[in-house]
Amino acid sequence: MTEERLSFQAEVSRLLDIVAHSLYSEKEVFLRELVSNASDACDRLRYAALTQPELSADDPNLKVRLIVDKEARTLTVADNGIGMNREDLVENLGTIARSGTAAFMRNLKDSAKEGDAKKDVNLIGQFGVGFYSAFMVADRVEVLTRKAGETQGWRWLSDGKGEFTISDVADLPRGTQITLHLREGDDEYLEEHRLSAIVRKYSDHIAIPILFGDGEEAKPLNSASALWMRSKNEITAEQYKEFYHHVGHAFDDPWLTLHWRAEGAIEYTNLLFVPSSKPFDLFDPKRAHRVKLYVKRVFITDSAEGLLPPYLRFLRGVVDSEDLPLNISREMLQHNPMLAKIRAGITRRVLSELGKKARDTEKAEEYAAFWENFGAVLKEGLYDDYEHRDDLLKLMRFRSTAGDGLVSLEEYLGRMKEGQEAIFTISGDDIETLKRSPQLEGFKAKGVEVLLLTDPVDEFWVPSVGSFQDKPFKSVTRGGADLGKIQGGEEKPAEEKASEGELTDLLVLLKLTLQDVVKDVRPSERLTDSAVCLVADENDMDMHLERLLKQHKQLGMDAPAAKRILEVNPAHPLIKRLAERAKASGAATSLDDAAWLLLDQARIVEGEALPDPAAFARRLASAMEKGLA
Ligand SMILES: Nc1ncnc2c1ncn2[C@@H]1O[C@H](COP(=O)(O)OP(=O)(O)OP(=O)(O)O)[C@@H](O)[C@H]1O
Repeated sequence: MTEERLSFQAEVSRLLDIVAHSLYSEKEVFLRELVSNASDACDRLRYAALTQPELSADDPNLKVRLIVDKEARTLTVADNGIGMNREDLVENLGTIARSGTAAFMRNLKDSAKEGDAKKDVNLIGQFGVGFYSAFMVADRVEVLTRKAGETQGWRWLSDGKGEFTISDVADLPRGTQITLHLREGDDEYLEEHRLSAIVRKYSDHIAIPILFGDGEEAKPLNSASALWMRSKNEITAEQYKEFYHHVGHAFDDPWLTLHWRAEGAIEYTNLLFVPSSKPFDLFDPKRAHRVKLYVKRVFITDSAEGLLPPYLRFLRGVVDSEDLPLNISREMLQHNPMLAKIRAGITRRVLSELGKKARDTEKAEEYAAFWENFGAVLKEGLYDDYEHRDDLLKLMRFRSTAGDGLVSLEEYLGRMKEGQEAIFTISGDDIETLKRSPQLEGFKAKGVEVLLLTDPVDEFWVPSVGSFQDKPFKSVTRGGADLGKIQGGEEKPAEEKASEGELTDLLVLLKLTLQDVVKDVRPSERLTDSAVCLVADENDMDMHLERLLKQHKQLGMDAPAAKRILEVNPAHPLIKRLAERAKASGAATSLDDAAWLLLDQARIVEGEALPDPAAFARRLASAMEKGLA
């Protein structure tokens, strides 16, 4: 027997450190993790055996066994599943298998420096520590394992302090046996009644038998039938929750549990969950879902492309089909017309259930929590899935200038002012900055509500959808404001504004000075307090979208920006004074600095970087100096 000593990946060492100092208040969850892995290993073997029956032929009854040795003070969790070879062992039990957890551990290291560690330690619960949770109750863990179809067995051993050893072992049965040498004070995990209670609490839904003991004497601890095949009234909320944790690798409560059976031309059973917190990889560019596909109780894959539309990728759970062929390869699945039918059925049902939640005004807060988590993902459906666009539009919620809560599009329409013909929007990176946008001033003065859009995806669905109930979406930072036609609010008395005639000279001068950088200079309808703002021309790209594309390198950083329109507020004292000055002879030179300062001001408020900050500072200093003179 040759023994090799290896080090854990740095993130694992750190994780083990946290685990050993008891991450969870309830240490018993270690058993849930090990049983869950054992059952996954059996699922994987069952799938592999569909095409290679010899893999499980010698020992076909898949099961998990809990074996205690009171004298040695050990607890063993054994399965006859797929097993691991040397490579698997190093990869799976030496590194962090799940990329989300690994990334989280790396972040954890950084923020620990900032003294934020405590909060993060609580957070890690969301990501799960899986196998490593064994070290909460054990000071030494031994894994004996042999992979199905291979003859060589392996022993993995570690005290969880930075290193592990791997050696080859002859004559191991197929599958994995994990033996925990229990820590002082953790003897309760040697007691049958205690283990039985933990299994019933967390693992009753596991579809294969979990047995206490060995051989003839072994006693079943769980019901060992697929939870999703049981009838709803036999399943408690607690059982649903535990199943969700198992199947979704999740640690939160499900926000919504949907369990139904589709009958008719095709038959399938679904047990799907909407999480109550955001999964780590929600915005991964692959947009992959994680719902597990079973065929007649046999696990096939958790990455069946086409089983769900990408905008429902936050769902967790299982779909079990009665009609798909058992020997279907994962690759063939994608093109199977049955899968498209299942997807259509699931989409319809999920959207209809979400619709019910959205309409339940008494539970608006509950829906708002869902919306905060997954709204941005659902919005992708507005341009991905034309067929369900109307249903999706009813699920939409927005922040708006009308208050702190969320509004639906229907509510917005109900609050439109007389003469208002569009649904006004403004987009940017965060709500607070948006609320202070000068472009909103005129709308606020007239009491016209504006939707505040902060999800990058908003830039794509809004133009694609175009309108809601015949009212077009219109950005307040673009084109004419149309405010003149809208009734309401308090108009500023006419004499306060400089007339167009009075402004003419100023506008001409500003245009002349800024002609290379702005498209036009014109009096504004939308400003009441600020002196100036920038807007996009009717057919140009929205200013926020342009910034966003540059940030995401979809548009070269040096790509020429579309020229904007500078709007000036005819009622602002500064503009009125400048208008007077513009009439004087030689004004062109004296107003040159003012023109650039006005433009830079508008850029700053817009959140844009100034192309020449030094020139701005010089002009500002000079203007202040003159003011003080
Ligand atoms: N009993 C087992 N049989 C075969 N492989 C196993 C077994 N236990 C663990 N593994 C392998 O080790 C990997 C890591 O397990 P671990 O529990 O740390 O993470 P996970 O199961 O992927 O995620 P989770 O955090 O949800 O448990 C598993 O993905 C699996 O490949």
